[in-house]
Amino acid sequence: MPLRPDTVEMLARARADLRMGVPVVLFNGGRAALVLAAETLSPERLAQVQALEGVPVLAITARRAETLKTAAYDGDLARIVLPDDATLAWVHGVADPADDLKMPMKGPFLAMRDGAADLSRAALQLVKSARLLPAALLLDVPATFATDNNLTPIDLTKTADALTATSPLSEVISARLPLSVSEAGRLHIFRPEDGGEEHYAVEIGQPDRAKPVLTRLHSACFTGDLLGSLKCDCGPQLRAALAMMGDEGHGVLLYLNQEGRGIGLANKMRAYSLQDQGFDTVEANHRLGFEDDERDFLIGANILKQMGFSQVRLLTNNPKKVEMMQGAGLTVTERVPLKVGHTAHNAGYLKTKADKSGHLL
Ligand SMILES: Nc1nc2c(ncn2[C@@H]2O[C@H](COP(=O)(O)OP(=O)(O)OP(=O)(O)O)[C@@H](O)[C@H]2O)c(=O)[nH]1
Ligand SMILES: [Zn+2]
Repeated sequence: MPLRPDTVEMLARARADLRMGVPVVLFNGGRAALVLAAETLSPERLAQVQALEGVPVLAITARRAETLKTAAYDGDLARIVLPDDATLAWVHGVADPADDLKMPMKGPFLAMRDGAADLSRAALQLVKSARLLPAALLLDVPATFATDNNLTPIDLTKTADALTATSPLSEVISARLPLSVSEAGRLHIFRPEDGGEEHYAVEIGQPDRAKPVLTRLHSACFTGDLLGSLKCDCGPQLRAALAMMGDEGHGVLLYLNQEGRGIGLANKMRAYSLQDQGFDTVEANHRLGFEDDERDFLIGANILKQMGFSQVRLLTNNPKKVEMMQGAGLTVTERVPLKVGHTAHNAGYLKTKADKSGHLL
């Protein structure tokens, strides 16, 4: 392997840059665009972009555009022309719904209809995968711009697939971990090749690989799993799943670091803040510019296959998880309901999930 970073490694570098507010440059064919994440944009860098030649655009998802009542001419996204006098507060106001209710009259916005949206689309995928608000400032620049300014260049002709693909994972280590539910516990650590977060598998007992294994795909919920939040049912689900595996003597619990249905804890807290303003869990995600569920469910399936499992009895109330597992080539012999932790605080949340996301109550 050459010493030069490959496309996947360049993407990881670009994510780190964007999280720190450093621009990156996206290329496609003969075009190049300077990209900055709206969330981490500084006033100095905004001023520098405004001093360059050309018209900067702020790319937002169609979900965010819907809330801002602006047309998404590109289908899944809108490219809003940055007004000449735009301030950092203007950029943040478009990207972040926190003060939508206080300032309902944002706009009017001028959305671009002409020109290709591929660079904007890739920029949004990149900032989303960096767990930032899905909004990016773009400006067309000459091809030499990345080299001249020592910025990370991303060539979409080589990386477009890697931007959306599920990264392969490999097991780093596993060790015995006696648990209160079973002394025969073992924790496996899986690391993705794209520099993303590690995921964990808790194996209880020694499940027979030739038989369906009692399985839980648990998405990380810091607030519910660790803090005992009453807003969701995650903590009780986590503990009930482990207890069932302990009772049966075997099972596998995957603890997937996809906090907030894949939007990250900071964005989940933004969603909670919107929920305090009266929006439900799905509406809050949409106002932020995200889909209801941004998780990559293939990660769990890949880990199970690597561990040698092909048949599962899946502990879930979410029919989409069952579909995904089957789509990924695993046989779900049974869906085992997991109804615990219902409180007065999370009744509305659970009802919304049943009404809008198809969960079985
Ligand atoms: N974005 C967002 N994420 C949330 C919210 N409440 C909980 N979560 C996250 O949702 C994930 C849990 O997903 P759920 O939809 O409860 O459950 P599920 O895993 O899809 O389905 P089950 O298998 O039936 O539990 C965790 O990653 C939580 O952090 C919320 O209001 N907004
Ligand atoms: Zn939760």
